Amino acid sequence: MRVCVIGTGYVGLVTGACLAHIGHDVVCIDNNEEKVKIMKSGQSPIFEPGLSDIMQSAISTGKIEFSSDLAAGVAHGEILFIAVGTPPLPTGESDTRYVEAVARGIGAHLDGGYKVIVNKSTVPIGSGDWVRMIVLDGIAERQNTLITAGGAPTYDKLPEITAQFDVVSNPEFLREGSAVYDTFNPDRIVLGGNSPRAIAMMKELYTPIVERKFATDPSLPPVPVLVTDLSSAEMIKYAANAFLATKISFINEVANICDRVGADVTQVAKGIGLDSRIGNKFLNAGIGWGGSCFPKDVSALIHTADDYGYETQLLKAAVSVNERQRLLAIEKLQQTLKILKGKTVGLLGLTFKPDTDDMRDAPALNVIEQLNRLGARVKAYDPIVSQTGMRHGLSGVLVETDAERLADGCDALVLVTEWQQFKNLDYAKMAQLMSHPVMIDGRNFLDPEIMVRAGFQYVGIGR
Ligand SMILES: NC(=O)c1ccc[n+]([C@@H]2O[C@H](COP(=O)([O-])OP(=O)(O)OC[C@H]3O[C@@H](n4cnc5c(N)ncnc54)[C@H](O)[C@@H]3O)[C@@H](O)[C@H]2O)c1
Ligand SMILES: O=c1ccn([C@@H]2O[C@H](COP(=O)(O)OP(=O)(O)O[C@H]3O[C@H](CO)[C@@H](O)[C@H](O)[C@H]3O)[C@@H](O)[C@H]2O)c(=O)[nH]1
Repeated sequence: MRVCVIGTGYVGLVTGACLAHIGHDVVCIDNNEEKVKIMKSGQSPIFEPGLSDIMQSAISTGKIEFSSDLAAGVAHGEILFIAVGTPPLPTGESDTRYVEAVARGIGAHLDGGYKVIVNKSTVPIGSGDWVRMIVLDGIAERQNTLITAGGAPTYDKLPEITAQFDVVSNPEFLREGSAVYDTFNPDRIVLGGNSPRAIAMMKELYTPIVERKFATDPSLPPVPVLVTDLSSAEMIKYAANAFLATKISFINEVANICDRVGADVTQVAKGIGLDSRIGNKFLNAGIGWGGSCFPKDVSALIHTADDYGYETQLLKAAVSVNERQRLLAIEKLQQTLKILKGKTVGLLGLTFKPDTDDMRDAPALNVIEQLNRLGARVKAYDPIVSQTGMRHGLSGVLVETDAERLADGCDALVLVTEWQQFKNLDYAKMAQLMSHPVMIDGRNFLDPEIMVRAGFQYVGIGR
């Protein structure tokens, strides 16, 4: 099928490349010319495991193209994905201006055959109908331009723009760091809409994925496809993220109690996770959830409920537990080192989770800010950020090129991100290089016994 994906970030580029990989003809549109240039050269502008490989193979088979020409993209696609960002506004609401610009742009270029416009971006509940309205506005604006182009409006000669389209909500559940895997191995596909024609086209688009033709385990039963109305699909996305974030806040609260009573949260998580009603995933206690999705999506859902006069007590509590948790590393540093002024603290990891270069709303940012405020010097080593340099606009932190340079002269290390390579560092050597070999393991990632043997004073979260 002919697909156009508008917005080539973590979601759009992965979606476009994966759809091309399974045989569709994809045009990816982005208004960032620099990004388009990089993608045209076969490189991925983001770090996402496996993405460059499938991009390059799709480029070589001619299945994918990159452009900043929205008109050409709209003309090409039978299915048009909107995958631009919906970042948080200071109020907590979702900023939908990029979605609006794209919907208007689609309207301005829509002509001829039937198209399905897909909301892949995470958008506030009710956005499906709103996008439809903006697309119609775009069409009307175009008509107006055409009418007035020759001078005074000639309404009696209304040009015929035969635009037929439907809007579908197709929320995305991929995780950064495993986005390509998640796209080929989804737990479910959600399609919201009331047009049987549009839903049928979406089902056809996803058939190879539903039939697990590109899955790691093709013998699994087909991927469930849930068809709902627009608002329910939009709500599913928010509810899923809010549930997962609340689950992490729950285990973090349990960890804080474990710390006080002397229990080990890693064993507690194992013990409750074996109950199939609870499940063992998303029970890793640590220094809080971050990233480009959980914080903004939970805030947006709280805001939506507020708009309807409903106070979300549970979600607000999940956020407040998280805000406190994100400063727990500072509390533990103070308990261990007492005065932080004049001390040097090294951060192992900066990104909000491993296997990504994404720093949006990363807990490391809070830790850096607080340590600076308390007069400590902050250094960091991150396998990706240390390579990409200061592109992230980090301030108040010296980014080192390796873990041993990081350890050199530090009074404490804080493991912020559980990069796999941090399992096998030469911790004995690092301990020797430090002024005080203290390790605050913010992700309960390291083996306490090994760390003690390496010469560290080890402090975990709830263990
Ligand atoms: N990042 C994730 O893991 C994830 C997962 C599921 C859902 N989502 C949702 O998907 C959406 C996209 O998130 P993301 O992380 O991929 O965003 P992103 O910021 O990485 O990418 C957005 C892209 O859209 C482009 N863009 C902005 N305005 C444009 C326009 N008018 N025309 C063309 N391109 C334009 C930007 O240049 C950028 O490349 C958001 O709503 C997000 O909540 C994200
Ligand atoms: O047991 C856990 C699991 C995660 N986290 C933290 O939670 C945050 C989010 O992690 P994760 O969900 O793995 O990453 P994202 O890429 O943000 O993915 C989430 O957000 C996406 C955007 O909406 C959704 O598509 C995904 O389904 C959803 O998992 C990170 O800071 C993690 O460190 C924990 O603290 N403990």
